[in-house]
Amino acid sequence: MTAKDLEFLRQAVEVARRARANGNHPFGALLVDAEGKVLLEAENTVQTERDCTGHAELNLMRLASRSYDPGFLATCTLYTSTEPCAMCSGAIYWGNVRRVVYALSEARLRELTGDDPANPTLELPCREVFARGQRPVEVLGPALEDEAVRVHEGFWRQ
Ligand SMILES: Nc1nc2[nH]cnc2c(=O)[nH]1
Repeated sequence: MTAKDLEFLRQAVEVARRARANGNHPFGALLVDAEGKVLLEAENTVQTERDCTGHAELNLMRLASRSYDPGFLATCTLYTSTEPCAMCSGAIYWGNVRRVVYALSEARLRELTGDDPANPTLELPCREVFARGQRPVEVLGPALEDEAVRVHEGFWRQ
């Protein structure tokens, strides 16, 4: 993982902070091209849109596939404040993004959310989802977990 990767991860955590401030679950994601230009940002919108699919990464992939060709998306990296769930890993796979960098692991998220009905966290690492696909997706993470965990502090009902 490069210094640039860490910088973009911190930016994804800032987007998660914004999602929380906007009344949503604290998750954020970015799409960055091969030159290191941030192309898109997306917050989680589950609460305000009343949309169970409004995860940050799925919102990002919806925007990404409307804006760019699959061939171009294959050269981009998706940065996310938390490891993508199985649903979002599916969207990343179908959208043809080939590199994913995440901060907080899903396992650590599950410890934080406990049995909060607002987020019945799946226990299915994104690497396991991608491993079933026909094209490779490189995954880096967890990283900066102690920073990424802060955006969840006091949010989930334990
Ligand atoms: N990574 C991630 N995990 C979630 N779990 C619930 N919502 C989200 C989200 O938006 N992103």
